[in-house]
Amino acid sequence: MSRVSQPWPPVPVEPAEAHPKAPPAGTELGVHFGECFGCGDEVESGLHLRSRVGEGQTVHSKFTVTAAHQGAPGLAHGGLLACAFDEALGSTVGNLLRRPAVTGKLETDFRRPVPVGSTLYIATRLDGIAGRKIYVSADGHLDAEDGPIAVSARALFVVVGFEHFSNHGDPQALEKLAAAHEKAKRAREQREWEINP
Ligand SMILES: CCCCCCCCCC(=O)SCCNC(=O)CCNC(=O)[C@H](O)C(C)(C)COP(=O)(O)OP(=O)(O)OC[C@H]1O[C@@H](n2cnc3c(N)ncnc32)[C@H](O)[C@@H]1OP(=O)(O)O
Repeated sequence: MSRVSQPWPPVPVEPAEAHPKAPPAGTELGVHFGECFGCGDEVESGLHLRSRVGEGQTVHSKFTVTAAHQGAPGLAHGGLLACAFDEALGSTVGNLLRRPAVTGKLETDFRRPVPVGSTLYIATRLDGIAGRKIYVSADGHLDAEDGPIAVSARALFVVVGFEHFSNHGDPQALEKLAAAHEKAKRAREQREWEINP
């Protein structure tokens, strides 16, 4: 069976320039929300995906498949792999563009099985912007940054206002998130002060 790819991005786009305050290449990106299934450290069976900013408009993420992520015996569930890409792509959009955006469409190509115990290295790039629409894609390499591609994904993220989260989300969880961000900001300012008072 041949894989027929539609043109990508599907509409004319402007280049996606990183926000002036985007973290520079080499930055390890933290957990954006402790209860996030994709990256949160409070979710025992979650993916615990970790990400680092790369050169250009790229982010490099990785996660290790555990028994909690199985579909067929000994193999990762495709839906969980899609979740890992949603997280990696969303983290790239959020951190590099610093605009609130949600996944509108997520397309995955599963090329090879991903066994329990293997680590998926996900390389994500920003492909372009058209108004509120942000196009982003990624390849997931098996067991090494240059390993064989097991899964690829392409997504459309749509920029939303912060009211998207306050209107539809859990206000208590949002308060917890805001408090965690404030604590992280104070710790960062303290570190900067210690380096350069
Ligand atoms: C640092 C942060 C790290 C964060 C990492 C977390 C990553 C996880 C990210 C997620 O999983 S987010 C959760 C999953 N997504 C959602 O729950 C979104 C649910 N959908 C919506 O809320 C709305 O449908 C949406 C905000 C996406 C769009 O609704 P709107 O009413 O605001 O906009 P509209 O429907 O007019 O769409 C805006 C444009 O996008 C286009 N569009 C939207 N959905 C589309 C779609 N599915 N396919 C193609 N195009 C689509 C739409 O055609 C239109 O194009 P034009 O501007 O050219 O007219």
